[in-house]
Amino acid sequence: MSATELCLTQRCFNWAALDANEREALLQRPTQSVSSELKATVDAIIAAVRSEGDTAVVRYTQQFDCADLTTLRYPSERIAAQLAKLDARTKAAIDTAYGTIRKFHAAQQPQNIRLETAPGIECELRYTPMNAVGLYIPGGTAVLPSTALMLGVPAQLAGCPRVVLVSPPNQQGELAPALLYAAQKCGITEIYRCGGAQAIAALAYGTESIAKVNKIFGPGNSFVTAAKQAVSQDPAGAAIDMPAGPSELMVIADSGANPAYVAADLLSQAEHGADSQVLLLTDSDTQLAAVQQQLAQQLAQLSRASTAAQALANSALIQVRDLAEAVSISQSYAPEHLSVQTANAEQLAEQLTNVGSLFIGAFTPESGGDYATGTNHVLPTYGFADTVSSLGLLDFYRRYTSQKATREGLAGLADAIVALAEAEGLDAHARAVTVRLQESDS
Ligand SMILES: NC(=O)c1ccc[n+]([C@@H]2O[C@H](COP(=O)([O-])OP(=O)(O)OC[C@H]3O[C@@H](n4cnc5c(N)ncnc54)[C@H](O)[C@@H]3O)[C@@H](O)[C@H]2O)c1
Ligand SMILES: N[C@H](CO)Cc1c[nH]c[nH+]1
Ligand SMILES: [Zn+2]
Repeated sequence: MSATELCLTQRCFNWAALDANEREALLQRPTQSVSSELKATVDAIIAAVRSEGDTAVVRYTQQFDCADLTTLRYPSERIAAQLAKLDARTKAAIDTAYGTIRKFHAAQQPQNIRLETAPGIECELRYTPMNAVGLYIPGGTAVLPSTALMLGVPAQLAGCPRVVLVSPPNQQGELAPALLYAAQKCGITEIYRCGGAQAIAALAYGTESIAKVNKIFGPGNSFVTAAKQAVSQDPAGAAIDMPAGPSELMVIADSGANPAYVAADLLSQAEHGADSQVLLLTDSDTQLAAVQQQLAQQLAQLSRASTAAQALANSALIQVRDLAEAVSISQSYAPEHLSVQTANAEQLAEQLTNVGSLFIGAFTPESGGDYATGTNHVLPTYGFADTVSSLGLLDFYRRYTSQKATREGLAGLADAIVALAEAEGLDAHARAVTVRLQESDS
């Protein structure tokens, strides 16, 4: 065992003993190292969907999801048959989550602004719902009905005229009853059975059966995220919400934190996928050792232990000098989720701004926000949390401006407009003002 790496199996490190390169390597997201290979795969899928349409989507659904489909659109009678299978407990849970998510997002309703900026000059800022939105609900390794609520509720509150849901089917070509119930609560009826980069390409460019959308929302694995980024860079493609890729959790814990809670939180995000990343920052060596022990103990009991174990290989337990150092590491890493389990959690949280979502104190597990606290679980990953916002109601709107001037209003601003136009050498801009004032003088 080296001085810097205390334990290879669970990757325990002492930050002070690492040099700058080692620190950078330690905090690198797992998918970043295969990005060119991934991009080539995704580009090929997008090109095939663009040229072959439904045929390519059906073929990839066969290849990746092992489902043989004759139609991509999920027929309403099969939706009804699946809904009939849903148990009362799951239904009640979805009802509860729908309520809290709706409450938190309804409070984000934007207000149009109209005001006079100068006498006779009226300016407006207006919000209009996105016209056609595509909601991607992951379904590769786990079906996520909660994501249907996270995307469907704001789309419903914004009043988007067309809301399309896509998700990879199971091998029988079906979608899960809970996912369909969540969609029904959000008023979504246009549902297609496809996932991965092929679903993103179909939404962005359209196929025979899936009409093109304007904006694509939702998380997914690295194939989905890379496809979203590719179509968003193409003017013929579609806008996207954000790069919401493999789950990440950072926990900052001091010596007083409960190691069983900390380990449970880390495993909750590790179990999402082999490419998830979870990190502990602690100023206490005894806490680090206790979390390490809890991880081994709890991991063995998980149904997705092998997935979580693979994610732990991309993860690390890091001993820091003090909590100030933990704050600085977290600010530069910009985690999707940040859990603060320290004596002064609320105070520390004030300094922790580069995050997708914060979980403050011992009784706020990250999984609470995944399902039912009301915040949105679609969050920026890969370190984008320092510039990209967490998903919210505003993402389902476009905003635009308008202005109206009276003759007097224009006359009042004429000198400023004409002088600026002249300063920029744009005569026609100046003339568009003077012609009006001259004409109405005569
Ligand atoms: N950031 C967030 O807000 C957020 C929220 C929820 C979930 N997530 C993440 O979403 C992800 C969901 O991933 P998932 O895999 O379970 O479901 P998914 O639906 O994102 O991906 C499944 C699809 O991936 C494609 N795929 C799989 N292997 C492929 C290959 N070798 N080549 C090409 N395409 C391939 C297939 O088309 C398959 O249908 C997880 O990583 C989870 O952590 C993130
Ligand atoms: N933790 C995920 C976001 O990274 C969201 C989720 C859905 N279901 C469970 N968890
Ligand atoms: Zn989760």
